[in-house]
Amino acid sequence: MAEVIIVGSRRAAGALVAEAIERLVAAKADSVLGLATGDTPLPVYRALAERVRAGLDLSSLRGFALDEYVGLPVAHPQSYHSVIANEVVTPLKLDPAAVHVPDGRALGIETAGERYEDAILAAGGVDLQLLGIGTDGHIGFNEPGSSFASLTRVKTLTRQTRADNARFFDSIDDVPVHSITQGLGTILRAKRLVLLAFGAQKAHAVAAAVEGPLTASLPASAIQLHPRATVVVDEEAASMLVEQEYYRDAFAQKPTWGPVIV
Ligand SMILES: N[C@@H]1[C@@H](O)[C@H](O)[C@@H](COP(=O)(O)O)O[C@@H]1O
Repeated sequence: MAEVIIVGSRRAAGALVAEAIERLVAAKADSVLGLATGDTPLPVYRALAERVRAGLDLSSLRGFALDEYVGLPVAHPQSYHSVIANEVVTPLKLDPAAVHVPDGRALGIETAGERYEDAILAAGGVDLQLLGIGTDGHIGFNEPGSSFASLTRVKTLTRQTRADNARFFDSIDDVPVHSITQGLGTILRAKRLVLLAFGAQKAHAVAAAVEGPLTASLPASAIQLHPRATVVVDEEAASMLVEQEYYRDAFAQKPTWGPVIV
């Protein structure tokens, strides 16, 4: 079972996870961070950016994004290339050449997944993978039905995901139909997983991912297979978890000889 930490605010979640990343970098400066997009990881990136402004050096940190839209020009403001550049690479002062995003250009798309897998392996794998969760239980863009063994490949987005992401575009019709995403098998190879979720609209997906049966119908349930997975949620996102009391007790009584998270 994943470790579940219920926090009072997004800011507190950001600080907690930024602390874990700082510790990772202190142990290994060129650690590989798995990067998620969407609103959810922003408090982590903001907390890290504050630390960088205060002198933390992340210039050797390497990164791999989870996913990208297919067919969106790289320079489009909502391409994950742009989002990762603006939200992560620039504020954290990372080396742009060391931060990778799957290639969603139509030309060569049939080999893009394999190339991305090779690049992750060549980098020695992901040390800590940040994850958000879709309202339908997707992680990355692994929509319901995705194989637990899947690797980076093209996935068709569900109507629900396109509706959820329409807020970033002029209309739902402008949301691409396809994505290229790390698979559940790729994500499970990361050494640590940290899944964040905030707000009542995520409560069902979080409860199903953490306490529901392992099922490809709820892709995030795959995290139950990972030996070092931590779920950081606010009260609203935690509201449908049955074992909340246990998670609070476990965190309050966490042995002092271990790290705060992961
Ligand atoms: N592909 C991304 C996911 O990586 C993200 O975790 C999820 C939730 O998004 P948000 O954090 O904005 O709620 O949906 C997006 O479509």
